[in-house]
Amino acid sequence: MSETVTPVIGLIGGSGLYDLPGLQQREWKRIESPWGEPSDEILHGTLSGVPVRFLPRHGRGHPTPPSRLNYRANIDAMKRAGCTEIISLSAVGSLKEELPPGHFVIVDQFIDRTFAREKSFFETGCVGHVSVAHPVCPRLGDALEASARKLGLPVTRGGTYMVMEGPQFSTKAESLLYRSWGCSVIGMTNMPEAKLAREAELCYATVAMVTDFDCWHPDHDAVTVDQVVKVLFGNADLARGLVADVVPGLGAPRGHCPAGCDRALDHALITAPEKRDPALMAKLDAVAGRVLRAA
Ligand SMILES: CSC[C@H]1O[C@H](OP(=O)(O)O)[C@H](O)[C@@H]1O
Ligand SMILES: Nc1ncnc2[nH]cnc12
Repeated sequence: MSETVTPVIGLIGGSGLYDLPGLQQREWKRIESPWGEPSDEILHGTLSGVPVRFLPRHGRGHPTPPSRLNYRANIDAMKRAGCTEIISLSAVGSLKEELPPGHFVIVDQFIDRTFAREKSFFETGCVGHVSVAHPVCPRLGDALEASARKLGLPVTRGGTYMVMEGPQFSTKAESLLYRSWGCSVIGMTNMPEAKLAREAELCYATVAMVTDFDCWHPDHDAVTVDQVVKVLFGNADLARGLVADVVPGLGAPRGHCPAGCDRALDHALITAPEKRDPALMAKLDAVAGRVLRAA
């Protein structure tokens, strides 16, 4: 029998995006997660009647750097807050001449070069392997592209987001290497976030907002936070406009995700039921309860 999903739109705001003032019926709520502390409380509200949940990725006031974010707690808390999909709004550096500061890229791939983060909800006691061959939900990508084009934003559909550990920006040799790999943009946060969203069966997409040309560019010797922040605040206002346009269409009741994001765990778990760790099973209730309860 096909189920009807009533969407709750999750938004993760990156650098420069710490609030969504346009939200109605606003309430910041602390969501407890067995995976630890999320970056902040989650702002609950509605946009054109559609339920929205907003999490500032680095916390309000930006206290937490990319390597110290508790990505598992953030995704788990968003799922506990009811989210069915997540749109990440992220500041990035550009690795291509044709993607200048101010440009929006609806990326469709990632290269994960992070190494100091917890990357999976599955551990000893419940082993799971999901596919992230296509880490971005094409349905969300379509909706974001349509809104961006309607609003006249400079936008490119598709591209690879290189995820580095940071917090330092790249060396010039690294920047040139990532360009030689064909990457479009570079940032520090969207992995493992996208992988964890897939494990949690949440549709995920990213609006990567270019703030700088990274250090490969002949006119752009080094990246600085000042420079990034200057572009970022302009981008953030445009991103809020994009959100206001895209949310009403995404809020309509729908069937299952045609790409299967919300069924990612159907064939992912390999640990025999009698070998599963009850404590880990309990932690996985929000993320994987759908399949664990069925087992
Ligand atoms: C302030 S520039 C570097 C910082 O901005 C990006 O974060 P986010 O994706 O949360 O907007 C980048 O990945 C770095 O963490
Ligand atoms: N050049 C850059 N490298 C990594 N993360 C970024 N975020 C914004 N600009 C960036």
